[in-house]
Amino acid sequence: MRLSRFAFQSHFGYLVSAFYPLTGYCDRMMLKKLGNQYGNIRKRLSDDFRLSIIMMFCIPAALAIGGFGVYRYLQGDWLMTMVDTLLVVLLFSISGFAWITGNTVLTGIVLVVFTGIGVLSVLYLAGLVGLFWAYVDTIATFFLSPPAFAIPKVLFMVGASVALGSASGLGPLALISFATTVFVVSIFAFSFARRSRAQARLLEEQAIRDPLTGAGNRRALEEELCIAIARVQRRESGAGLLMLDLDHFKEINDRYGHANGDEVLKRFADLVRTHSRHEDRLFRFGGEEFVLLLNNVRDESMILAARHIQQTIRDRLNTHGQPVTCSIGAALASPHDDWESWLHRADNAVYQAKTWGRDTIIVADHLPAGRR
Ligand SMILES: Nc1nc2c(ncn2[C@@H]2O[C@H](COP(=O)(O)OP(=O)(O)OP(=O)(O)O)[C@@H](O)[C@H]2O)c(=O)[nH]1
Repeated sequence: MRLSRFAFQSHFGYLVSAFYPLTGYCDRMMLKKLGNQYGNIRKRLSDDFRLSIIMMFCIPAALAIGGFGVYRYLQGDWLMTMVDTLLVVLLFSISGFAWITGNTVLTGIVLVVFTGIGVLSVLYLAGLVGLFWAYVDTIATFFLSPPAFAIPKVLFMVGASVALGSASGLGPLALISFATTVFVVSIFAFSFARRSRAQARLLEEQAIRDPLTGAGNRRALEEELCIAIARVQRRESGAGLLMLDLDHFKEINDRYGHANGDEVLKRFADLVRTHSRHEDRLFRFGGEEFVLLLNNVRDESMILAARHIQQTIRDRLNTHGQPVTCSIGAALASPHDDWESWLHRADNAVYQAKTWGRDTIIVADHLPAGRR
């Protein structure tokens, strides 16, 4: 049967319109997936200062050197084409290694060793154009490696570049100018890198700490709970939670003032930290509620830890001579838990401790609320 053009067009139209909602759905799904991936990449780069510097260095440098490689290839300069290609492959491999392993300190050092070798190779093979890359190498060295490594490396590079430059016929004045300008760039890069690193560390710290008590904040709590529950589910180790809630804290605020209340919170956090094990982690859940995450514990050791903390607070925390106490809800993680149900069980237990008259420890059932 011969299909007329009109009939074909309308059949095709039906076909497209029949599949259109599906293609629209796929597009939306794909866009959502791509959006999530982009969000994850951005988050990782903004969380990890050194990784972002490695990526910001490697990818533009690989593209720039790749451009030179194409130019050398068109010129028929095989040796320099090979050097450029090797550098591009190295830069992509190193950035991939940093991304996958997260070991940015080692990657940074390896990277600046290779950029140094690259600069000296270009200087040796292509002559004085290599000197321009020495500035890029100097800045990268201070940003990507620790000062104890960066300072001797830059000194070595200046010495080697001056020797190669003089062998290529550069006069003493030009060599002294080169060494001086690298020195000025080094001081700038060193102080700027140090400042940026300190600020990045401070921001990372602020993002996960409660400023008043120094305990981890809720974001840090969620992350640590996810890690702990994953270990419990793999049956690698047990983990327990103590939800600690100061008793009648509002009265302390009302009677002695908010600043005094703040002091009590700080002192409480210090006491819990100093009377728990090194591997335990304290978080401020909100207001006068804290969470102590106990790694590698069983039922008995979790209860012992809870008793020890409760006794310590009872004996050593007071305000204006008046003792301060806390109620504790304890929950041992079960392989059936997720972090939310585990936290929820500890929260329910502390609520029961309050209704039982406070200054009490209640241990939650082992099963998550939905499975009882
Ligand atoms: N000083 C100070 N007070 C805070 C802070 N965050 C929350 N609070 C106060 O903590 C008090 C908590 O009060 P409630 O939830 O009634 O708890 P409570 O008085 O301890 O009573 P129970 O928990 O039932 O024993 C409120 O008055 C909050 O204003 C803080 O950072 N500093």
